[in-house]
Amino acid sequence: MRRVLTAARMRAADQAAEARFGMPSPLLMENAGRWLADAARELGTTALRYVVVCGPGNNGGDGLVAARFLHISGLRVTLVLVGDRAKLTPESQRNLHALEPYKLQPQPIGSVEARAGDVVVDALFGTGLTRAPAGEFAEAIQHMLRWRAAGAKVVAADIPSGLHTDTGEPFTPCVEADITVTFGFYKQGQVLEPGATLCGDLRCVDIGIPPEAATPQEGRELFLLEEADARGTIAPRRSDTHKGSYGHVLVVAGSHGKSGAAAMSALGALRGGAGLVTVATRSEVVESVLGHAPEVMGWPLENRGPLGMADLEPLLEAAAKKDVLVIGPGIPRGDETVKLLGELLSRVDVPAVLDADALNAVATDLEVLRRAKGPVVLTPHPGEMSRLTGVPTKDLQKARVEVSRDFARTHEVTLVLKGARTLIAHQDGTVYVNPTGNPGMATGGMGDVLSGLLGALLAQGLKLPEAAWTGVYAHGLSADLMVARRGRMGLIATDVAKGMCNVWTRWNR
Ligand SMILES: NC(=O)C1=CN([C@@H]2O[C@H](COP(=O)(O)OP(=O)(O)OC[C@H]3O[C@@H](n4cnc5c(N)ncnc54)[C@H](O)[C@@H]3O)[C@@H](O)[C@H]2O)[C@@H](O)CC1
Ligand SMILES: [K+]
Repeated sequence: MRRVLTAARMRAADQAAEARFGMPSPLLMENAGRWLADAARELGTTALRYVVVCGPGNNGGDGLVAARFLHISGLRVTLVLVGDRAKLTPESQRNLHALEPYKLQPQPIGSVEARAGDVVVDALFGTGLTRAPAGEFAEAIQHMLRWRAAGAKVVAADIPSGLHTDTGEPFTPCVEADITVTFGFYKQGQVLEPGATLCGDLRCVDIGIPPEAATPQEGRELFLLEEADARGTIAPRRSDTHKGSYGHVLVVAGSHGKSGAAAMSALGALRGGAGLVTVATRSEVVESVLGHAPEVMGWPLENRGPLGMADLEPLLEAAAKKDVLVIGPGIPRGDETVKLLGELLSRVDVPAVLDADALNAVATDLEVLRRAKGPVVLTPHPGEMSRLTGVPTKDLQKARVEVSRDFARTHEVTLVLKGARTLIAHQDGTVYVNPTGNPGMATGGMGDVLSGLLGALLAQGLKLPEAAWTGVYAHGLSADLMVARRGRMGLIATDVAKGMCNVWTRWNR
């Protein structure tokens, strides 16, 4: 798990590195520039040209150091300096001066051309960018975009110039990088989309800032998940276990025309390793749900129409001796559904995963969440999240971290906000970013499988938020492994359920 910082916290960490750990800024810059040169070298071969584009701040200073290392190792370097030379930071001045013995003079960008095979080092702006680049800065970015379109490779110093360090939203224009070498810590804008895509291959390198230099911020931390985190929460199975050891999931899902949603959620639970899975659903669809997976047991709900208070007793009966409830995929929703959910959750003390129409029901009365006896996980996609919060989807997508964190804290739940770079926000304010998954998953049923999978992990005794981020990571990894063999376009949700076996094999579980 890697800590992810905002620009302000990164600045504070830089300062602490000097003040508390004796690592002055020029030394950090020297290390940064050296890593940058290494990454640039990796992209090119000795026959080619390296164009290093430096801006007015310390990001430009990193570029100047990289230019020196590239030149010293015998490579052809063209240096570009954008902005007023007199306004360079003292560290950058020093590094510009250090290039004089090599006669490495800055060239006007208009006289430079980078082609296929060349490598461009983008050191125009880093974490200090505060507004849209304009004038000569915008022009320099346009040049870099053109060079990349012509086949040159781009290595960004710290962050692609033009990308907002905190939001992950690009200003216009913004550099698109093949590799981004970031210094000390990951930054928020690099791990959220569209920033993550603009960064290309993102690498965080150690420039001598110790982890302790970033002071913890209780209730506001952001972490990037890594595979070892997810793998580590699931213990290998002991040989003296039986189906009772792995929990019983009750899936409340499905309706006429949507029996598949219940089946996919149940499949997610089965492939997620649950010992037993029961689906409670309207009588008329029980058999068709079971037809998809003979391993599943059915619990017919005899009433008709939308789920309402008349279903309370049958559901309480169904929930007895179950370890977790998964509620929502394809349920028939009506006016009373929210009341039913409120009653059910207030009387059952096991964890509950709420998805799909259970979320739309709860959105009409969020007090239901506070009444829940057991821990609750919500798994909205942005449209459902918009209904839960009243925040328009477009605005929500620009503040995913903040909106999910606020919701999880306020309603004391674990919130999984789906979409590229799914977020898992826990009620203590910690947010986790999931790096797995791919656009092949943009197809119906993926969420149903996820809800079942989360249920299975909770049934096996994982706690929150671990169960949530483990499930989200594994779900995306299953899709990534499938897509590596079969491509994106044809991926369907049941593939991801089946593909869970590839994840468990990979993790030796
Ligand atoms: N101790 C440190 O602070 C270290 C900083 N490092 C590098 O320094 C970077 C941060 O340096 P800075 O804070 O100097 O910031 P930047 O180098 O990102 O650039 C900001 C500079 O550009 C100006 N600026 C901001 N937006 C602009 C716009 N739209 N148009 C024109 N000018 C604009 C600012 O006024 C400032 O002078 C990091 O990203 C990293 O690359 C590394 O050298 C490691 C050590
Ligand atoms: K940059």
